[in-house]
Amino acid sequence: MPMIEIDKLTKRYGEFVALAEFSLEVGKGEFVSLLGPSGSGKTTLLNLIAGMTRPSSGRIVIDGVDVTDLPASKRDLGMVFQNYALMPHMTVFENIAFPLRVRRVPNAEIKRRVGEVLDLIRMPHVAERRPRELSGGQQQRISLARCIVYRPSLILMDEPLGALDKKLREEMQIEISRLHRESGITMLYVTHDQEEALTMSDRIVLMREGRCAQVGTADELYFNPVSPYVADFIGHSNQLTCTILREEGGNVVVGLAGGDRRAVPRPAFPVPVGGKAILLVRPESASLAARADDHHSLRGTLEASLVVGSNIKHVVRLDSGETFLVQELNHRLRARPAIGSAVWVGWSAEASQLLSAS
Ligand SMILES: Nc1ncnc2c1ncn2[C@@H]1O[C@H](COP(=O)(O)OP(=O)(O)OP(=O)(O)O)[C@@H](O)[C@H]1O
Repeated sequence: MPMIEIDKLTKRYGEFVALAEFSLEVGKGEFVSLLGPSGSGKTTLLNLIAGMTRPSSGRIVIDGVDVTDLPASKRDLGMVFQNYALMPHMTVFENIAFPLRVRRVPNAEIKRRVGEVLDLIRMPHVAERRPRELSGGQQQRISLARCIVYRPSLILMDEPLGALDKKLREEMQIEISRLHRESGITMLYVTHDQEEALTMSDRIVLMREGRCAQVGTADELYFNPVSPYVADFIGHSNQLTCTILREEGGNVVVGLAGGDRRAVPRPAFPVPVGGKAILLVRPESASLAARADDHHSLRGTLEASLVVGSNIKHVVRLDSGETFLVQELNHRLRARPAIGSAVWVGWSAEASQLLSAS
């Protein structure tokens, strides 16, 4: 049985549809991220699951129980927000103990369980401190501990690391992943940071305007995006408009602006001859040459070569006017074409992919 079943959930604010017939299943113990740009409906979905807002239509089932009409307090789940929401006048111990006191857990057991979670977050020495005596990262660990302590079946997190600087964020990402693994609690995590979603999640739900653009593992979203939107959102991508010319074995041959022809693995969607599609090539799958050859046949002008340590990123303006990125390893001895010179880009058929233009 899944931990969360969301069935055709819709939320309207007047005429505006913040979430549109959204369906999703989350398995027990899974870590799922909701990723998407600002306004795509991530927080709306989280608040609906938490019971803080009511849906316009649709159904939410948590651990086999239809909670659509249950108030937030009757749903067995924990929430972690960006602003920690710790109680400033209480010690760390009392903050973590609070959900247990509300549930009338006996004192001796409270002491034991708070001690356990302080060990779990590796902060056994801060029990008597007040939240203001802790750093942002430490406070966020305490709010996580306060959730874990009453062992909810599900924890919802809304940009919990949004207020922390980059280094601390990365440490906390590892920390949250560890807590997820060790506690086995199902976690649903809202972020607009793709790196965060890609590194932490079992699966990612990429949202767009209140709908699901794609759901899958980090690899599925990166290597098999279903649309130009997904390809563009996850990592860098070159997207060239092309025309379907013919089928050839397992490939289709497409024509690019400027007359170049390329073979691409046949996609799952229909590709009528003469129709338009988008050819996707990731920058690290492409290479650059100073002369045309069998492999490098698409011509352009080198606009910039940006060295980032072990990597080099070439920005090429194709003769068609489109920009094309090539990312290669930065070899110590290899001569680089001069900026402003003519260059040719290429890639192997298997490294490219067709996306539906519509
Ligand atoms: N109470 C409300 N009344 C009217 N519109 C709302 C309300 N709450 C949210 N919205 C709208 O619904 C849309 C989705 O908002 P939501 O907060 O879910 O997006 P989000 O993906 O979480 O964005 P962010 O990353 O900025 O938090 C937005 O366009 C927002 O303006």
